[in-house]
Amino acid sequence: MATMKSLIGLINKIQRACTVLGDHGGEGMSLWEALPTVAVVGGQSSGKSSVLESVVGRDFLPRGSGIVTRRPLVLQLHKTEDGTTEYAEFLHAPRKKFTDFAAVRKEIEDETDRMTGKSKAISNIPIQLSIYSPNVVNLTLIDLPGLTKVAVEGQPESIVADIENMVRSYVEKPNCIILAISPANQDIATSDAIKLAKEVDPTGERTFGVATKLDIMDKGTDCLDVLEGRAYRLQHPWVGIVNRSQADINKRVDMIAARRKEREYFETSPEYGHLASRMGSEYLAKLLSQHLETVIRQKIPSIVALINKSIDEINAELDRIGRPIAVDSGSYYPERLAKCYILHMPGFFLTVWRFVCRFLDKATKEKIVIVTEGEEERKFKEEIGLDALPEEYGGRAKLTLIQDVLLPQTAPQMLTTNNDNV
Ligand SMILES: Nc1nc2c(ncn2[C@@H]2O[C@H](COP(=O)(O)OP(=O)(O)OP(=O)(O)O)[C@@H](O)[C@H]2O)c(=O)[nH]1
Repeated sequence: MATMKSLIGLINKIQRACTVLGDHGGEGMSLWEALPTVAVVGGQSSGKSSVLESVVGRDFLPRGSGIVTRRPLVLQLHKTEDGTTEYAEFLHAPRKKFTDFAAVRKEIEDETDRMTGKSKAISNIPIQLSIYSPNVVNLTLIDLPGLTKVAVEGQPESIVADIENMVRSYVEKPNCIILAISPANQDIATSDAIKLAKEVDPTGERTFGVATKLDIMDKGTDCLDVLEGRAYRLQHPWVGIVNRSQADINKRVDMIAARRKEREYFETSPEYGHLASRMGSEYLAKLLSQHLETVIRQKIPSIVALINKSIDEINAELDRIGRPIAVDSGSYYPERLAKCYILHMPGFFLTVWRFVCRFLDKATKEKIVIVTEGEEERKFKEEIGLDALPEEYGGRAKLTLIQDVLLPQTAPQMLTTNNDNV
């Protein structure tokens, strides 16, 4: 389990590095596209935000009428030890910890507007949000704008096609797991999510069907044909969900109460009681996390091959144009306390390090790392915290403290060099 946890953590790190480097898919073969992801797809008001919030167990997504999600939101969930405080962190504001989830919502709105202006336009540049909590499973989900049929006031006519194209650009990638949200109180045959999923994944091997709003289906009807896989057969089982209704949201029913209500709904339901253990948002979160781990494990060799290819290309380019001189150690006065470590890296970790690291030198198995005390040191340790990689990928990275050192005030917060160069 610890191994699996670190695999999802590893992919999260590479994904963050891609965003920083401006790789979010598009032309050509990119690393971003090689990473397995779960994209949440559905028509407007199908219950996408509700499902995501339920999986996280927190209210944090912008709500409102019209198209609210206007940039992809890459949501990385990290499970922490029981009893630790929940917090959120955005990649665009890395040093700020949000413990107030209303402020997270506000930041998503502001960051969306920063890219799109106050217009209701959309942008395909993702916002990256990490949530650290004891109440989540390790999982990465991408929330996409809701598929819509008509433009609203202030939006260009092209918005309908623009959204579909953006969503399609995610779900058509063979590495994308599609979480297709369909409201059960409408005919699932006409569900936008299922229509699109069938187009890009006709065999259904990448699609997880989710039926929301089971509680407000017309009297005398039920969703058993879908949930038992007779109506729309996918390779993975359908999951039924009961989210908070608008009235619940208005009454500020919290997530814990909503999850409990959902569990009770299935356990006591005459129609769905026999499926209770395979229904609900908590089950969905676990199912997705397990599936994502399995897919990541299968994809690791091809991801490593792609990283190596990119590094070779970048190194060839650097050899052509010349490498920057990183530090002129003679010109500074020593002022900050730093730690000097030897980092020993196994093969697989080495490859990832070379990609994520800010210094694209020729990495060897051992590096000297000097890192300033405090936040930078914490981040660095977190970055190399892949201490449970499977043996076949080289096992643990080891870090040995050599001594305390003083670093010049103006020097970078972290310096690395290959051990054999020292
Ligand atoms: N009763 C009930 N209401 C639900 C359920 N799921 C969602 N709703 C309600 O349906 C409305 C739309 O839900 P959202 O989660 O905002 O849907 P969305 O797909 O994110 O909507 P957009 O972002 O506008 O596209 C809200 O008022 C929810 O309270 C459900 O399972 N049962």
